[in-house]
Amino acid sequence: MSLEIANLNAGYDGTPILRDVAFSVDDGEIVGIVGRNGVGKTTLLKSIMGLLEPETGRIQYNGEELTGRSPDEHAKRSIGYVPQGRDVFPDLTVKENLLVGESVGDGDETRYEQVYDYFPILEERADQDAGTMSGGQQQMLAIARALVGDPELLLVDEPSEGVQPSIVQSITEDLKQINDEFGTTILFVEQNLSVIQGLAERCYAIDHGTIVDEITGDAVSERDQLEEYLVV
Ligand SMILES: Nc1ncnc2c1ncn2[C@@H]1O[C@H](COP(=O)(O)OP(=O)(O)OP(=O)(O)O)[C@@H](O)[C@H]1O
Repeated sequence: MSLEIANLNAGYDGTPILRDVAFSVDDGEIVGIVGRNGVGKTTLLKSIMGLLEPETGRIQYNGEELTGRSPDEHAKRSIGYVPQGRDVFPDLTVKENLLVGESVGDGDETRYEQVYDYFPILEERADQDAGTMSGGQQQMLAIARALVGDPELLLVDEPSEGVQPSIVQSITEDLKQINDEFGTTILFVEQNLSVIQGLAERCYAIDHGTIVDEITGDAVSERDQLEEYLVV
């Protein structure tokens, strides 16, 4: 797996949001995109997933150009997406939500057992409507829905949002373990310091639609350095 982004400019109705974004992610890495509200983190993930067409730029995945391809085509290339606010189908059951995820992947039944191992609550609540579950459980479902498609790259948009702190910690650990066990490369966006420090091997800081810093190694565990890009 390799992801290389160069000269990416994207926005909405002619209003530029992302400006000349360039970075890369290597196989098996966990990389965080960190930054305050409204700096363009979601816009970046949507552009990578094909949900928003960039104005200019290259998004190369395993050497192949992704720009201009639909989200479905991304999914067929083993890119999983966990959207901001989870976006599970509230009127479908947990199991039905997972079936939607499976339909974009290669449909391997053993994936269910694996995701239920990670998130036993989803097996217990397989027949419950997703909309009746807590924010944290819905977040687990959104991650599980992406996982049944057997992604080699997982894009995760603010896993901590609307999730109570004790569950945030467990979701952070789950994502780390998924990377460890399956070798899934993870690119996530966050502004929650404990998620960033618990998960990221390195980070890119984004401000006003531009990557302004790369934080690597021990610096990821230094609160001050990260807070500079998170706290107003
Ligand atoms: N569909 C849209 N149409 C027009 N403008 C939008 C749209 N979505 C987002 N924006 C604007 O683009 C900018 C970047 O938003 P984006 O959601 O990418 O930021 P973010 O860093 O993910 O923030 P947050 O953490 O609040 O989700 C913001 O000014 C936002 O108002």
